[in-house]
Amino acid sequence: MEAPPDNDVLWARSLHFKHPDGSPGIAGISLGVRESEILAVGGPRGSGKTTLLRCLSGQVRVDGGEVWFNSSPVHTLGPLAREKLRRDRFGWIDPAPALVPELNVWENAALPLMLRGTSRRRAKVAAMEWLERLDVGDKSKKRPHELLQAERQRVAIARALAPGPTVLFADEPTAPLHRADRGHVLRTLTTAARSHGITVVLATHDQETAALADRSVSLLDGRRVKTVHLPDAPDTEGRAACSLSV
Ligand SMILES: Nc1ncnc2c1ncn2[C@@H]1O[C@H](COP(=O)(O)OP(=O)(O)OP(=O)(O)O)[C@@H](O)[C@H]1O
Repeated sequence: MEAPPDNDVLWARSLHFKHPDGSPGIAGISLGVRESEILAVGGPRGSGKTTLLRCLSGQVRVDGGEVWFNSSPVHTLGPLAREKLRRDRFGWIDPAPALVPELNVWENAALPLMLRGTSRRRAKVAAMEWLERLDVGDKSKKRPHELLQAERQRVAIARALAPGPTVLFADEPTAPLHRADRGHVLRTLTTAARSHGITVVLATHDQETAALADRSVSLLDGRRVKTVHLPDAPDTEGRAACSLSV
């Protein structure tokens, strides 16, 4: 096995994954993510962005290839070791906020910290700090059903940031937000990641969102592609783009 480069916190080589029903997932993707980098994973719907994030974060075991988190071979870890890695080092944001309905807002945001063994009092302080940054601090005692969907998503983002993950996987994190909210939440997320040295892998099909990242990779049909923008031609309208497999 080849060791990952020293400056990559996350490194994948020739990843292959098929869904349990046999549907193609990803085929032969290699990439490296540097420490504290924000990497956007772009591509149209169904191109494999979520599947790639699930493979990189150890949510599923790849069928072929290697995934390394620092010196840990994620691709060979058993389910319990992968679960511990996800709990202690990774954060995850889904496109739709999945909160625990029986817990209030601050308890939801503090939950990953408490699962790591942090005291309830300290977990609450950390959770409240992030809830306030995301403008939902005043909702801390409410239950999820009393919030708007956009507010619930802010709580889910606070929950992912509060434990200070080494790598944050964000799958279309602003999907449920209105355009006006999107910029603020994304800037809070990227500013927080930069100031805390959190590496972010951000799946998005939105060019404006990808523009906030340090670097982008694009997927098409489960493979990495290079998107080449063609200059406007006098007899065509707007810009054209084509993709090349890399
Ligand atoms: N659990 C599953 N079982 C079978 N096929 C799946 C499953 N999840 C995803 N797929 C298929 O795998 C391919 C990649 O899906 P994936 O969700 O990774 O793409 P995506 O780029 O994240 O799309 P979107 O932008 O819509 O979230 C698609 O063809 C999808 O239909």
